[in-house]
Amino acid sequence: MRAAVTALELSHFRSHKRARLALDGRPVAIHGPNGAGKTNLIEAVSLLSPGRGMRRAGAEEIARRPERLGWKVWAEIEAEGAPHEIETRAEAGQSRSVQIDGKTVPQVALARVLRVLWLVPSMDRLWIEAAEGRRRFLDRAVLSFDPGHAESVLDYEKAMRERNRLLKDGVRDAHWYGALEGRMAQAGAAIASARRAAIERLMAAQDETETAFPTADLALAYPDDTPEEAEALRAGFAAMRARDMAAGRTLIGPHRADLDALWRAKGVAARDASTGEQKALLISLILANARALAAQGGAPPVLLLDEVAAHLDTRRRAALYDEICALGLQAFMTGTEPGLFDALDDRAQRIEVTETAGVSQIRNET
Ligand SMILES: Nc1ncnc2c1ncn2[C@@H]1O[C@H](COP(=O)(O)OP(=O)(O)OP(=O)(O)O)[C@@H](O)[C@H]1O
Repeated sequence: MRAAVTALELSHFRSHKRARLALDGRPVAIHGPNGAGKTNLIEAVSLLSPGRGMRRAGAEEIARRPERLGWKVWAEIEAEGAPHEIETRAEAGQSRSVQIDGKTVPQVALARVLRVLWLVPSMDRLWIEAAEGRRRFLDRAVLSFDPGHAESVLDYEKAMRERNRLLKDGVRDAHWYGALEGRMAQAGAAIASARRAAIERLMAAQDETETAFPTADLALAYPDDTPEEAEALRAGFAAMRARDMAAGRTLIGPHRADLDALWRAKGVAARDASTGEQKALLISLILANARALAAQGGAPPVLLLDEVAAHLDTRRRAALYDEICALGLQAFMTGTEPGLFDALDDRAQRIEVTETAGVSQIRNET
């Protein structure tokens, strides 16, 4: 099975006024000077999945300055043998809309067509900073296994926001809480069980032969006491009302879960590993994710690796490229120097991005 973006078109997307790329499914090595528009290009690919993309940007931020007109990303993709067209756009002042094969659909529908995983420089401190980033990282892995996860997360968050408003307003009438807690319990139990299942699959997909990345060695820790039975979770929310009201927010549930990793051979938690090692841990998890999907015969994810190559030593870089090629992944990789991708030879498609007067220019080199 294969999953790849075969054509990509951007209009008024950040520094790209109009750009079109023809892609052949090989990894894509994107090089060019600082500020040329390389990250902007792969951010467009990240918007072929539900949510705000790899920069978590609002639609108005993406609109090309100075015009600030609407923007559009159009892509032709091949997923599990079938071609699809995805178009996502935002008119000026509006939120983004999505069409798949000409039909307007909710954003969450994207997860059923294409799986996209990314590593970006802002994730360098993922293991150290707040749990929210780690939950988001885990949820992307879950989404790749279980596209229904996006709906559960949206349902849960929406009901929780309403419950939190009641708590803040000091509403005591049990009647108002019942229905919201029921919805949170249904969605929350589904989230908890999908996350646990995904962690098991990631652990099972660790590669014993891999040496450059510590996958065989990685123990994922998932501190979360959310019950997987909706009824038990509903009872938990009801029992917590008084304490939650004092805090002004919901104190239990899957929105409080965390993810950590222990590098067993070294005996260190991810947050205590070196910067490069922390990056290697994230790469390991993404590769394990791709392997797990391949193991069940599913389409692998498209990877977006922003400025990853420059941070790896030569041995790890070569190992990453070998693994990407062995798994048949379409990985979009950026770096300032074309030499960073030399070890890929003709196994990758090369793209140069430059900038003239604030407008990005793209050159498809092969
Ligand atoms: N909405 C926008 N309209 C126009 N230009 C934008 C917009 N948002 C960002 N830019 C410009 O895009 C450029 C950054 O592009 P990008 O982040 O893709 O660079 P890059 O090639 O990845 O560079 P680096 O190697 O430094 O990471 C900046 O010059 C920035 O001002």
